[in-house]
Amino acid sequence: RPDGFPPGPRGVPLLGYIPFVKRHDPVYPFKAMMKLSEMYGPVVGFYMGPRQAFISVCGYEAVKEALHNDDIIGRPHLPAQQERTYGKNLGIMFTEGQFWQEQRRFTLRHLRDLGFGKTSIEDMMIDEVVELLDEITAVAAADPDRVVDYKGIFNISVINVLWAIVGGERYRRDDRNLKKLLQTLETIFRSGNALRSAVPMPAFVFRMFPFLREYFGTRNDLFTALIGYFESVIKEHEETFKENEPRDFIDVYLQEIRNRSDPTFHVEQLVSIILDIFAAGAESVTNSIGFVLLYLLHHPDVQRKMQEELDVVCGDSLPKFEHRLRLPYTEAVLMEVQRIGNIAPFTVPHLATKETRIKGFTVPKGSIVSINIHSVHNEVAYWKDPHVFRPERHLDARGKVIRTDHFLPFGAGKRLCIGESLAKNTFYLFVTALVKTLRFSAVPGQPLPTLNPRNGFTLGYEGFLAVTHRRC
Ligand code: HEM
Repeated sequence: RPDGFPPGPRGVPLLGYIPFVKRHDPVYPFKAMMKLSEMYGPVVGFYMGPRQAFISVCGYEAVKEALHNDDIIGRPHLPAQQERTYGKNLGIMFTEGQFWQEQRRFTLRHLRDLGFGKTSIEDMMIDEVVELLDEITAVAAADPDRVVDYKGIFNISVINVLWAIVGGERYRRDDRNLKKLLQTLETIFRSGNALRSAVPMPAFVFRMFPFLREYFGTRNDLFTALIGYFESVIKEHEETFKENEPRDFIDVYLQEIRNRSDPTFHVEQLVSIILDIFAAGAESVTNSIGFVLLYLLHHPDVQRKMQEELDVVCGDSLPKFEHRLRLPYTEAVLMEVQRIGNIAPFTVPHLATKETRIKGFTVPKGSIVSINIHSVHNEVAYWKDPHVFRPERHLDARGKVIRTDHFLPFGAGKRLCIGESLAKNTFYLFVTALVKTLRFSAVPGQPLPTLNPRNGFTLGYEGFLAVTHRRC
């Protein structure tokens, strides 16, 4: 341990402290890390194996400092991650340096031009919402007790919004190929573990002992199907490509490959960017919507208040972007679910590209830095009663929404989520339409469904049943 290294526990040779993390919380690594920070302070350091320093950062002050430190915006060079993308560091999420900066800037600029975070795609999003509402209504009508199973019901609609921009296509709700791919994605996300997957285990070890993939949460073998699918979509785009007439992000990127002699823009990188966007976008928004309905089942008073506000402000119309500023209570519910549901409890692991400091402690060059968003959303000093679901905490005395950097579901700083604006818009339009149009209640005689999240790289909601009535 170098001078000034953060305090922390000691582990065993080879694996360091990772096998013991479970002692602090058998299920959720983000809670285990918070327990360690109660013992050692906001910045905890230990080793994973003989050489790999691991720094866990908890609490608003330390998290904010880490997220805004430009010497900690690298990503660990994990052989298992490279295995996902042609054996190289490609895409956006797991790349760094100038390559990452240029690819991220290009992707963000063009996704925005194509509609990310723009109200111009509102009609397309509302079409998706209407189809979803129709499906839920039909399922409810087909059951004598109007019970609907909410497992896996939102993901095709959410992917359609994303895919309209990236791949220019809309999937049918019964598309079997897509359903299979989404199922694969779900398996990847749930089988993972944000901490163990950061252990720098050489790729050949996974090839020799495939069962270790499960333990270390790196089911990268499952990415093959997704990669194959994206390659075939890109091939179709190449065959129908028209110079200077881009239909979607794939065309924009293909055009850039043709225009440049620069070898950093190539088809494998395009596939990898799509993989990052698809993986990050599908699960996260779908689970956020699911958690809202779960919390509303547990808090019928909140559901009623939201419906009253939506009825007064939107009248007979489905909620639209123009209504948003006049829906502070609804906004507060969305924020409270994101705070307490916390679908991304950690950021993606960061890497220190130079020796640096957090809260005065030395962070050696090459350290993996694990930044705990859950700890910020649950800090008693700021939120007072973080375990209580209370949307009003996001409203001031005049009923206006409080904006605070203690609320950071998308991270902050240079690695801020690139899908933030699209995710917020999709989340808002879907949830408001669902709650305005339908009424959800618990199934009589059955216990309320669990609010405990399903573990994984992100947190997922447990599938649940709800009695569903159409309100309008
Ligand atoms: C509710 C939905 C979402 C949440 C809560 C969320 C949260 C996050 C968080 C916490 C990070 C890590 C930031 C860091 O490492 O410091 C991240 C990164 C990222 N997100 Fe999201 N995200 C959401 C939706 C999306 C969507 C819809 C997309 C699709 C474009 C997306 C694409 C990405 C990408 C590509 C990164 C990596 C950025 C980079 O490394 O430069 N996310 N997200």
